[in-house]
Amino acid sequence: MTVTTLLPVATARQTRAGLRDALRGRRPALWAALAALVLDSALTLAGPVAIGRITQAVADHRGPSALIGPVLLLTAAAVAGALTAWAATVLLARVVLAVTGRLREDAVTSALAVPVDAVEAGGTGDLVARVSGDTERIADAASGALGDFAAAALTILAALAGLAALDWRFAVAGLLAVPLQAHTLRWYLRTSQPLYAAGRTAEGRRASALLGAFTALPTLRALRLGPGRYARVEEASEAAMSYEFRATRAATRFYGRLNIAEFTGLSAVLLVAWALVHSGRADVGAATTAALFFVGLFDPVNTLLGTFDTVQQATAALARVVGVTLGAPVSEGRPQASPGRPAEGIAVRGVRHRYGNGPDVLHGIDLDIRPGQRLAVVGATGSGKSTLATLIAGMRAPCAGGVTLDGVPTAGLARPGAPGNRRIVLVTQEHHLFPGTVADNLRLACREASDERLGAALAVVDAADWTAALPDGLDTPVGRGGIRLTARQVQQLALARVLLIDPEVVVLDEATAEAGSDMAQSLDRAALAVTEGRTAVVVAHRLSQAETADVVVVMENGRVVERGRPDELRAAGGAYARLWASWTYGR
Ligand SMILES: Nc1ncnc2c1ncn2[C@@H]1O[C@H](COP(=O)(O)OP(=O)(O)OP(=O)(O)O)[C@@H](O)[C@H]1O
Repeated sequence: MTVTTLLPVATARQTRAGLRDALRGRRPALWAALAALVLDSALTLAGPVAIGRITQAVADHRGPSALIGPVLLLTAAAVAGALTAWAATVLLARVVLAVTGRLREDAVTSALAVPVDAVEAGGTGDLVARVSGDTERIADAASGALGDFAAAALTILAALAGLAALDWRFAVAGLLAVPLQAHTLRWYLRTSQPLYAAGRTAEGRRASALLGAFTALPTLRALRLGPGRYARVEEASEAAMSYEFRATRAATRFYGRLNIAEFTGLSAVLLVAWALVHSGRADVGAATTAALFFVGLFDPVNTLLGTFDTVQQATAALARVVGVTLGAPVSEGRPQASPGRPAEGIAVRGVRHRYGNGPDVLHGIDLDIRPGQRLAVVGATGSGKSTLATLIAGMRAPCAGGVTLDGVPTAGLARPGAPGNRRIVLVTQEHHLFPGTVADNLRLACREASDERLGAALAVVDAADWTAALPDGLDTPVGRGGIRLTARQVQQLALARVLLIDPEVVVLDEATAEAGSDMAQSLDRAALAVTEGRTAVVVAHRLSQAETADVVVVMENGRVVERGRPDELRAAGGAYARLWASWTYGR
């Protein structure tokens, strides 16, 4: 079975740094929320104090007027508590929404910037699981557990201070529960932390297996490969479920042990209360207040320890989300330019490449493409043309050597947001039509382009007629849920997008049409028009595309074996001439 290498997971330090970054500019609101929580926790003490006083008044057989003070205290504490709780909730929600929003944005931006190789190695499902499921988990935990956790911790501190204020022996009795709780928590963290981390990874694998199966559905059906693939999905699902089951079992045992700790602490407080009242060191009212303080600890202690669960899951998720931003490093080393040569245009120097642990598929390529030059790459299937095209466009970083545009590594230029990001674009054989109208599909390249500019771009790529004939012209929905377009039409839209981006360099690796067909001629014309006035690298799947190039390079088994003008190469009788002869044979 092949082992899939997932994207990196951030270390604890990297995760903390990611969180600090997301909190930027939100600290004042966070402190204000904490202050409101402190006040709210202090006010929870008013209830037991008032009830203690009422109990004492009854024990002393005092009249109804003795109840006025405690009742007023209860009322004031209830009103003030409601106000502080409201303020804390609103302030925390503001911080949490802003921080989770920033984390999600960073994750999506980074996900789009993850180098192609890293996505291929990890599986798209893992990436999707991180930017959707994991960010969701963080947002849920932050909006619920974070406030509960802070409020519970402060309420516990307030209750312990209250117990100590009544009599230090009450506080000591209450603290007897702490070793049991600490032991329970330590056991739980040790057991559940690895379970959650492994569980999230198993979920990532399940998402990868599912997405892989859905993406390949037509092939699976055609080749009757469904049962095999189904077994893999089932295996991944069972692994994810088994982690969930083990985590639930650990949580149940955790709460059971906490109940034992509560029983121990309460018994000790009641025993101390009995002894103090019996010896005349405390009255019944103080004993009642102490017992209520301790009972009031049950919920916050359970919340505090229980939210560790959610906080842990969110921490595991946060480490995976921050991991996306770490990605695989993009090579930014200085180009190895040949001495004495200006690094103008594209320089490919000593480029070697392999996929994963496979053999080298490019064995040291050196090329210079001058500004405005049109270079065609030809060669048999598997000779390395597409690999070279993606390296030149910066979609992958080469394993050795470098590719630069005017001295800047193209792998750096390809990162979203990098300065000069739009200087170079790649049009591949994958035709993707985005859900939306024709105009939406074009404006992905240039949001503010006018209808006239869209029309002009479509005219250059030979697509003006059919787009004008659509029911709503450019506003016609196409693709899923709209009008189905042919492969040629989708390819024309892709080429029109290049015109709207208006890059200096265009790399074309598209092989949609059978040579000689109307479609091939139309696409060749469109591609030629798009490369007009730009530096162009064209992977020529049809030799007709190579004939219009300034320079042709012929590749064989990952090496450039010939280069020159197309007419010169035809006359030279070498590799290109042989390719040309077999291509034109019978044509
Ligand atoms: N993503 C990949 N993972 C592993 N190996 C790959 C990958 N892409 C290409 N290869 C291998 O690299 C070698 C060069 O492939 P490449 O696609 O660059 O050749 P090509 O000349 O463009 O072929 P074609 O004309 O069929 O597109 C081939 O042996 C191919 O099997």
